[in-house]
Amino acid sequence: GEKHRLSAEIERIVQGHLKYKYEDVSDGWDLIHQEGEMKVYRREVEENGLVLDPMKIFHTIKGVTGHEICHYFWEFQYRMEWETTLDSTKIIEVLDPQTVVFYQVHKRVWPAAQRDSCFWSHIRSFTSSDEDQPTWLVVNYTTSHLLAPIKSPQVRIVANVALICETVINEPPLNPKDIKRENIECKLTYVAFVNPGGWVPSAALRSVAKREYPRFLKRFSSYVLEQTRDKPILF
Ligand SMILES: CCCc1ccc(-c2ccc(S(=O)(=O)CCO)cc2)cc1[C@H]1C[C@H]1c1ccccn1
Repeated sequence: GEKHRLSAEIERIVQGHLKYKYEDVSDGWDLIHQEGEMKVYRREVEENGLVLDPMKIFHTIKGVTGHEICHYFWEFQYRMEWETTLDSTKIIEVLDPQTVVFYQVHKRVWPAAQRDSCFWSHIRSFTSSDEDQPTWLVVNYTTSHLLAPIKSPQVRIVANVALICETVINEPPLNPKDIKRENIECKLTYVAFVNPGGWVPSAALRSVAKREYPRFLKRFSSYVLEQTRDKPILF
C-alpha cells in the first residue's frame, strides 16, 4: 500500500514480533496462569524500580479464524464493547486502510495516577510458503501525536503489543466451501511490553497485570465467538 511517515517503523516493529514469536518461553519466562487453552507467561523485569514485566499469552479459540480475531481486535468501533479497562478510546488519524493512530484513557488503577496511551495500530496478513491459511496480526505501538498532547495528571504509558493469529482447519472437508466452525480454531500469541510511564507500586502492578491480562483475553475471545457465531466464516 501507499507509504507514510510511519511505514519504516511499522515494518521494523512487525518483523521484530515475528522474529520473537517463535522464541520458546522455557528460559526466563514464568507460567503465572493457566486456564483451559490459555497459558499466561511473564518475565520479571524492573528498571529503576519500575515494573516492565513482558507478558506472553498463548491461547487457542475454537470456532473462529485468526482473521476474525484480528478484525475485532483492530477495528475501532467494537473496542468499547470488549475493553473493560478503558474510560475512552478514539481514532486521531488514519494513515492507510491498515493503519490508524488511537488515543485511549485507561481506567485508573488505584493507587496509581490515571494512564493514557497513544499508539499506531496496524493490521496485516501474510501467508508463509508451508501453511495454507494466512497468519493475521495486529500491532499496537506507542507513538507521539500532536492531537494527543501529554497533559498532567495523566501519565502516558509506553506500550508495544502484538496479537499474532494462525488458523487451523481440523479434518478439512474435501470441498473448502463445506468448512464449518467446528472444524476451525485460532491459535494466538499475544505479547505485551507495557511501561507504565511513571511510578506504580511493583506488587500492585504485578497483581493487576496478573488479573487483567487473562481477564481481557477471555472476555475478548468470548466477544468474538458471540459476534461470529451465526456469521459466514471470515478466512
Ligand atoms: C499502570 C499501567 C496499567 C496498564 C495500562 C495499559 C495496559 C494495556 C495497553 C494496551 C493493551 S492492548 O492489548 O493493546 C488493547 C488496546 O487497549 C492492553 C493493556 C496494561 C496495563 C497493565 C495493568 C495491566 C492491564 C492489563 C490488561 C488490561 C488492563 N491493565
